[in-house]
Amino acid sequence: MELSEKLVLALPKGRILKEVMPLVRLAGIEPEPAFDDPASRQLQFATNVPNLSIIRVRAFDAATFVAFGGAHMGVVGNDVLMEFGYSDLYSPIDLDIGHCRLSLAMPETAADEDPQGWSHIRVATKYPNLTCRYFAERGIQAECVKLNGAMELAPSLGLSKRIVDLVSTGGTLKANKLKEVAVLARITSRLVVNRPAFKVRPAELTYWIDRFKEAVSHGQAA
Ligand SMILES: Nc1ncnc2c1ncn2[C@@H]1O[C@H](COP(=O)(O)OP(=O)(O)OP(=O)(O)O)[C@@H](O)[C@H]1O
Ligand SMILES: O=P(O)(O)OC[C@H]1O[C@H](OP(=O)(O)OP(=O)(O)O)[C@H](O)[C@@H]1O
Repeated sequence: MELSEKLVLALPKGRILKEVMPLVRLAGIEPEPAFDDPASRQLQFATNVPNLSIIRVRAFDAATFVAFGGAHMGVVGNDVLMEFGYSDLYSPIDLDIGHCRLSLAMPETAADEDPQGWSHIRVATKYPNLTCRYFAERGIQAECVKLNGAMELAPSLGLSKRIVDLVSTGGTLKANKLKEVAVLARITSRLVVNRPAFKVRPAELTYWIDRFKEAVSHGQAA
């Protein structure tokens, strides 16, 4: 694998970005002004650290960039880590941000069904691997239909009675008359590092892991 000279940090551009930037700044990394300019179409940003740049990508792609060596470090929810199961990702730090849970939900009217009676079910989700694995471990054969968003529509439109999706306030489920019936996993975001890069550049990457560790404990103490 080819690794560029400059270290690349992959950040997810969605809802996590707001939560992660205070940690990035506490770690001593300040992106160039274009990073905060909503009109900018730039995707890679220089920082105050001469050999470190930031890329801003979709949440699932942050994991993929780091796993395949396109970026050396990144910030990824453990929902994404569990879904992909990339062996080349080392995830040394829980950043204590992006708190939510990955849950199974059903229409309020069907939520008292006994799971013992389920043998073959269909589930709509952004996490088909994780979901199929969860049900297989419980002896249930699940047909997992991949959606990229708005899973909550699937039950009312007859696509599938069950969904597996992220829940934090529960507001989205409630607004769509769905009820959480099981929690598959507790989710937070983690700092991830490309394993081969860590072998080749241990001192630099350990330095940044330590800076993020300090930033998290500073954030928790504040
Ligand atoms: N409701 C939530 N509360 C807290 N954290 C969440 C919530 N939803 C998602 N997350 C975390 O944020 C990450 C990114 O969220 P999400 O997949 O919804 O991205 P997005 O902003 O919609 O971008 P995309 O365009 O990739 O779909 C998730 O992987 C998860 O770890
Ligand atoms: O329990 P709540 O606080 O209502 O949060 C849950 C919602 O948040 C996430 O979606 P997001 O807002 O990221 O939009 P998306 O469907 O485009 O991913 C998730 O997919 C749920 O729809």
